[in-house]
Amino acid sequence: MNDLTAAVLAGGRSSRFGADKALALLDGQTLLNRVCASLQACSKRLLVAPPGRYDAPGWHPVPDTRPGEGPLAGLEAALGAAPPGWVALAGVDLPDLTPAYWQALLEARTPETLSVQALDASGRPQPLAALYHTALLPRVTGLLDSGERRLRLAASRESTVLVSGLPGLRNVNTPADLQQ
Ligand SMILES: Nc1nc2c(ncn2[C@@H]2O[C@H](COP(=O)(O)OP(=O)(O)OP(=O)(O)O)[C@@H](O)[C@H]2O)c(=O)[nH]1
Ligand SMILES: [Mg+2]
Repeated sequence: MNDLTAAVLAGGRSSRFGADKALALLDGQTLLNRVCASLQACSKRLLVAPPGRYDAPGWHPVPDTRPGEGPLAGLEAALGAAPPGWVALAGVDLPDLTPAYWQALLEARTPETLSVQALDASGRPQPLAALYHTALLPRVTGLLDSGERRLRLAASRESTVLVSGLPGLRNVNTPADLQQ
């Protein structure tokens, strides 16, 4: 994962969780630490979050370009702060991700690819645990400027490779999601 930039998004409101879910514990580790651990081998590591909210040694703090505007805006900040190339984008609320998960996405790239996403158990792409190329930045900025906020539109279908059968996509939105 040498040529990969990691970007963890942790600027959400956790309104369904009821407390800051980045700091919630699972098996004695915060959700933030768990997702960061899955990407620790990346050469550059970015934490997109409100300045000063978290202490994450080894992770470079990146402020949101459009604070509070959601994950697509978080991706814009990440792509803008990354060197040209591939970015692994991860929500802080995906505590079961592993280095093997990211390796499988990296291996699925083709020369035309601008995004690699895994299909979850219900067959839907998971855009918050996915690879994006920095060449997508103008498209993402254009979408945001036009009022679009859906992260799944960040890359076109034609430029996206989908990978099925990967474990690790539990998404923690409520306290009950932690008990599964
Ligand atoms: N940097 C950044 N991250 C965000 C932003 N909005 C959401 N996120 C992150 O995106 C991921 C998915 O967020 P959600 O679970 O959909 O939203 P949330 O706001 O954290 O939680 P809810 O209030 O319950 O919807 C989480 O890791 C959030 O921290 C944002 O505006 N900026
Ligand atoms: Mg979520």
